[in-house]
Amino acid sequence: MNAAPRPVAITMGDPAGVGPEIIAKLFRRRPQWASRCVVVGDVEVMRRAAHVTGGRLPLAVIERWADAAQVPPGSLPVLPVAGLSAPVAWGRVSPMAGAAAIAAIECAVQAALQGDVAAVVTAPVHKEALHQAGLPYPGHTEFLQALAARHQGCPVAQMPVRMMLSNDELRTVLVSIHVSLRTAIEAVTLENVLETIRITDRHLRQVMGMAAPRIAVAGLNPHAGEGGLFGREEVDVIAPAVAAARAEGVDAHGPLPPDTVFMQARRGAYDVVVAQYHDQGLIPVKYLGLEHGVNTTLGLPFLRTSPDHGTAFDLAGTGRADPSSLEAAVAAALREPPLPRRPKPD
Ligand SMILES: NC(=O)C1=CN([C@@H]2O[C@H](COP(=O)(O)OP(=O)(O)OC[C@H]3O[C@@H](n4cnc5c(N)ncnc54)[C@H](O)[C@@H]3O)[C@@H](O)[C@H]2O)C=CC1
Ligand SMILES: NCC(=O)COP(=O)(O)O
Repeated sequence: MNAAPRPVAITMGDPAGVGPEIIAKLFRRRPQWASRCVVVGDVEVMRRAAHVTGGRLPLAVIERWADAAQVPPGSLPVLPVAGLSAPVAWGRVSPMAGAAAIAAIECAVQAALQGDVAAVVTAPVHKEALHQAGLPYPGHTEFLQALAARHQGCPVAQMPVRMMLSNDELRTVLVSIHVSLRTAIEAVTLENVLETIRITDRHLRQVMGMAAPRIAVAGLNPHAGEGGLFGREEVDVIAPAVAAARAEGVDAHGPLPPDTVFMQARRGAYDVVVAQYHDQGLIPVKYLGLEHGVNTTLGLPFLRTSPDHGTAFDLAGTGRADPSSLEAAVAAALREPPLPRRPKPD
């Protein structure tokens, strides 16, 4: 008899944000995913989320990952972790909420590293809450990198990771992530840009099955520096990184003007854009619709995806948050074909 496939772990996110309720809405929309995915988190948080999203959604509390396959369709499967000692207010930064979110992430990542789950999907966390709870990492990406490096017994520098944001029109991978713009500019080094191109190429080939991904590399400065008139990073750093990548057989192009490279990629000229800093890459993808984007961490020893949005404290507890980005993230983790677009809600 064939063993059931390993489930995908979905962390509940910050209990004060929209994470738990978009998870509840996801399982209403996708009742059959109840035996393929398991929510890791606080049972009462998930019960509250089921309640605010309306209608019947019974919780199926399981103790072992292997029990996931027996969860009936139409329920909300939860593997409990140490959670909240009291309910938290919706939409407020709280160290207790941050600590509960951290516990869920740690549990899911350990399961992935031990091979108990096939992938991890993370619901949004509030970065100030993580900080108030004492986490020394700004977001999931850096935290997951640290957990994975510790598991493999290597320094984090030997496990470089990058953030990719994608939808059905664009993909972008960032040279730096959660740092100030000043620090991000300093991070535009030959080593970092080249490593980003390499990680991107490897992911698109090995995970996404592309034979020869076409990688556009954005410049840092207006018009990619205009031949050095508006800054020298393109001449001194980015062009040599692209040349080094090409010498390794990577189909890298650039540096290209950042204001038009995304338009070119969207028209099909490139498979992915390497962006020099967080907002350069994330604005074009999010602008195409928050509900379609998926955040993927490249370079980890397991697959991790996430919706592209945050905790949306302004919507938390209303039941109005859209679960579509989470749905796309879970579909990617289940390695299902990309989802067709849904009509925009009124
Ligand atoms: N993967 C993660 O854990 C992420 C966490 N964050 C964190 O979330 C916190 C809040 O970040 P913000 O910049 O306010 O961005 P946000 O994405 O939480 O909210 C931005 C805007 O988008 C709307 N929005 C977000 N998700 C939505 C949904 N599912 N349906 C409908 N509307 C939605 C919000 O109502 C708000 O108007 C921050 O601490 C940030 O660092 C941000 C992005 C990703
Ligand atoms: N802007 C993306 C974001 O903040 C998500 O970060 P992470 O928690 O996935 O590292």
